[in-house]
Amino acid sequence: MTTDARSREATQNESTTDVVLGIDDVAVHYGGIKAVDGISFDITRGKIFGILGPNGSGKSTLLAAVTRLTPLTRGTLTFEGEPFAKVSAQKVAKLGIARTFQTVRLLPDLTVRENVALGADLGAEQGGMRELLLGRKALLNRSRDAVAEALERTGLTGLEDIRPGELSYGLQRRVEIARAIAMSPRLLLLDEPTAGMNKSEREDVTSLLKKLREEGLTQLLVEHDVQMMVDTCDTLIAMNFGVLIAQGKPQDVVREPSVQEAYLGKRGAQDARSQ
Ligand SMILES: Nc1ncnc2c1ncn2[C@@H]1O[C@H](COP(=O)(O)OP(=O)(O)OP(=O)(O)O)[C@@H](O)[C@H]1O
Repeated sequence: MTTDARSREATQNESTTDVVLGIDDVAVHYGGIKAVDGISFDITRGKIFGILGPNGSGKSTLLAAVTRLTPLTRGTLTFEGEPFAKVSAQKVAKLGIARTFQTVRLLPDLTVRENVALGADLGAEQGGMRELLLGRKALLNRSRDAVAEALERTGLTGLEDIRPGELSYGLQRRVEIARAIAMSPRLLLLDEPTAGMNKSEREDVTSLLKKLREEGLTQLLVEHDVQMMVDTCDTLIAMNFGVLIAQGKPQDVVREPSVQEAYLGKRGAQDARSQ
């Protein structure tokens, strides 16, 4: 059976369950570059779904397709059963999809509370930036409850009045997760949330994502850290050159020879074998 057929069989077995995000034969080509070329999978409610792959394998392009920043060359996207490939990037948040980025994108002159409030406001309606320019007070009044809840869920209570520059890198990334959560999403996309972190910060993020899963939040996680993916994800896919090369339980996927060859290299292969 081909990898694609296996992945379809795996996702069909989940078809009677609650699928939050459905991706079917999605391709994104940039001229002759097939950044993503025929990816299909479903993400079930309340699970953490991971995408692993070497640099340039198409992970970020796939996230950009889901957040509608990149047009599809072909394929379909469904959110809770509704097609959304034609929805604009500005309206994706309204659907219930939030994301964090590879690099910290906090506004340095705003406090933690105000940064998180931007997410709460975007979740309530579009135009958060405009509101911000019109006046911080109105912004804060509208989104106070969502902000307090997001800060509490991410363990940031007590740091509300601090500016991002005074926080450790790990806490700054946590604020970004809080900002996304303040949008009350039903799907959270996390693009390399542990990039640049030390071991204990990475473990903190793993614990946070698991806690959010316990609270029912469905997550799509893109990461390079193999151990973190094994520790965190319910299902893992591996990509290479824009195509899916393996899908299944994380510990099985990282042991697949094609994945070891494409991504893990000699050292990673030894690590995976020793698990
Ligand atoms: N806007 C673009 N125009 C042309 N080619 C692009 C564009 N964006 C990405 N690519 C190419 O598409 C391929 C996939 O890139 P992508 O950034 O999605 O990979 P990735 O797996 O996210 O990599 P990384 O782990 O380094 O972030 C690469 O060959 C990249 O050079």
